[in-house]
Amino acid sequence: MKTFAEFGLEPKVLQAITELGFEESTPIQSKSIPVAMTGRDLIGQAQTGTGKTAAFGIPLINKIPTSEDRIVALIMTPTRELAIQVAEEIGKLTRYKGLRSLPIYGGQEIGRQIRALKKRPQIIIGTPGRLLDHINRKTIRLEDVQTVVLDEADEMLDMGFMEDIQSILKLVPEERQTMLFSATMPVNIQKLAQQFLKDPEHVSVIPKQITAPSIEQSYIEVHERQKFEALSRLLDMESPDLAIIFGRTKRRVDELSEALQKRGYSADGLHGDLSQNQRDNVMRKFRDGSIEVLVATDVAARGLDVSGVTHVINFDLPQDPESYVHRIGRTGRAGKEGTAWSFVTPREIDHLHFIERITRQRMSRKPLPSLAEAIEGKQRVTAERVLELVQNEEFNEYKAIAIQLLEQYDSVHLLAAAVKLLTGEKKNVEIELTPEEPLRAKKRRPDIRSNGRPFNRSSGGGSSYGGNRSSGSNGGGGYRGRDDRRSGSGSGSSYRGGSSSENRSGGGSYSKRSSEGRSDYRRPKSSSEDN
Ligand SMILES: Nc1ncnc2c1ncn2[C@@H]1O[C@H](COP(=O)(O)OP(=O)(O)OP(=O)(O)O)[C@@H](O)[C@H]1O
Ligand SMILES: [Mg+2]
Repeated sequence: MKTFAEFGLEPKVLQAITELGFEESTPIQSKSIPVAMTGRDLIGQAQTGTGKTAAFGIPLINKIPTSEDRIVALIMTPTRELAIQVAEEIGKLTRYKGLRSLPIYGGQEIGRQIRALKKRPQIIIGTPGRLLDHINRKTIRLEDVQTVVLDEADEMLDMGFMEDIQSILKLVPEERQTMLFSATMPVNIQKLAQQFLKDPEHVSVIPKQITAPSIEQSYIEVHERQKFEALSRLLDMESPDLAIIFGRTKRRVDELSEALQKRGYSADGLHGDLSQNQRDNVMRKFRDGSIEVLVATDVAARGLDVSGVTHVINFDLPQDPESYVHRIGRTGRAGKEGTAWSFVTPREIDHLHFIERITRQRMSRKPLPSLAEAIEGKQRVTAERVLELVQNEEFNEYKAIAIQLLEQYDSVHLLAAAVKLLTGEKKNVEIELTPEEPLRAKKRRPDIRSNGRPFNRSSGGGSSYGGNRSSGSNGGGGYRGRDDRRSGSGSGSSYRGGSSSENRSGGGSYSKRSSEGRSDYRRPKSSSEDN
C-alpha cells in the first residue's frame, strides 16, 4: 500500500493524517485519492470500515485554498449521526490547514446552524432535508460549490431522497467534481450516477465477499418467543466490549432496550422517533463506553464508526442483504476483528440463505447458548477482572482480612464465593416482547448489484461461497490485522474491478425494500427523520 506522502498532498494535510495515526493508505484510499486529485468524477466502492471517509475527505480538503470563504464543498449523508461523524473526521483532517467545516442536520435548532454558517465554513456536511431547508431560507448558497460527495449514495436513494438530491444538485454549478461512495452499489445507483456524474471513474475494491473479511458470521435458529432469552445468554457467553443489536422496528428497539436494562445490562436504544437530544446522548454514551449495548434500528446501520464494537447482533434479520452488509460492518473495522450473530426464526431460514447467496458468504450455524455457557462466560469475565487486579495492583489494606478469612475457611470455597458476588446475578424479571412478523424470502437475481464484477461472475449458485472468508489477499501491509483469514483464495487478483470503468450490471431491477413492518427510517424523506 502507498504511504500518504506519495500522493503529493499539502504538508499540512499530511501532518493531520499522521496525527490521526494513519500510517499507510487503505486500498480504497490508494486507488481513489490519485483519481480524485485529478478532479475527475468518481464512484468508490469498498468494504465497510476500510476508510472511505478519508478517501474522499483527503482530496477534498487538499484542494480548498485556506483563503476561501465561500461554501465550496458539500458532503451529503443519509443520517444525522453520520453527518456529525463525518464532520468530525473532516474536522480532524483539516486541523492544521484550518478550514472550517459544519454539520447541518435535522433536529438541531436551526438558529444555531444559521449562526454557525455566519462563520463562513468552506465545507458543509449535511442530510438532504435540512440542507434544502437552509437553501430555501437562503442561509446556504451552493453557487460556488466545486466538490460534491454523496456518502452512502445507495441508501439515500432507498430512503427516497432522490428528489431532494436532484433539487440540491441543480443549484450546484455543472463544472463541479462529484463523488459517490458506499460499500454496496445496487444497480439503481446508476440512475443517480448518470444524472449527476460526468464520465465517472469506478474505483472498486471489492473482493469476493462484500462483507468485511475480519467479521466472523454466525446464526442461531430461534423461535420468536425465545429470542430474548437467547440474546441474554449470548451476551453473557460472549461478553462483548461494545455491542450493537439491531431490531426491526422502533417499538422493538424500545422494548428491547428496556428489557435489557431491566435484566441489568448497560443498554440504551437509538431510533428515529427520539429527539435529537436523546439521539446525541445515546451516541455519546455509547462512544465513551458508558453504555455497552446499543439497541438500534437501521438508522445506525450505515457508516457509523465506533471503535471497540466487538459484536453486532441481528435480533431481527434485516430486510435485505445490503442492510445486512452494513449492519455487521459496524464491527470488524480498520482491520480489527469482529463477530456478527443473527437470530433466524424457522420461517426466515430461506431469507437467511438469500442473504448468504447475495453476499456470497456463508454464516455458520450455532446452537442456542446453554445456560451453562452463559454462566461460564460471565464467570470468565469476572475471573479476568480479578486477574487483572492481581497483576497490576497491590492491596495491602485488604490482606489482613484475607488472612483472617483463610484461617477459617478453605481458599477455593472463599474465592468461589467472591467470584459469585462479583459476577452478580442477573435480575430474573419476566420479559415479554411484542412479536415481529417473520420476513419472507425475496427473489432477486444475485448478479444485479455492484459495479464490480464479483456478483456477475458466477450467477449465484451455492458453489460461489467457496466456504472461505478470504478477501483475496491484499498484499499485506500494516493496515489489516487478520492475514490468516485472507490468504485463502490466493490468486492475487485481489480487487478485480481495479480502477477500470467496468459498469456492467447484468440488468434486472433492484428490488426496493418494502417499508412494511419497519416503522423506522426507510420511509420516504417526508418523515421527520433526517430532515
Ligand atoms: N489509512 C488508515 N489507516 C488506519 N486507519 C484508518 C485509515 N483510514 C481510515 N482509518 C480508520 O478506519 C475506520 C473506518 O473508516 P471509515 O468510517 O471511513 O470506513 P468506511 O469505509 O466509510 O466504512 P462504512 O462503509 O461502514 O461507512 C475509521 O476509524 C478511520 O479513522
Ligand atoms: Mg463510511
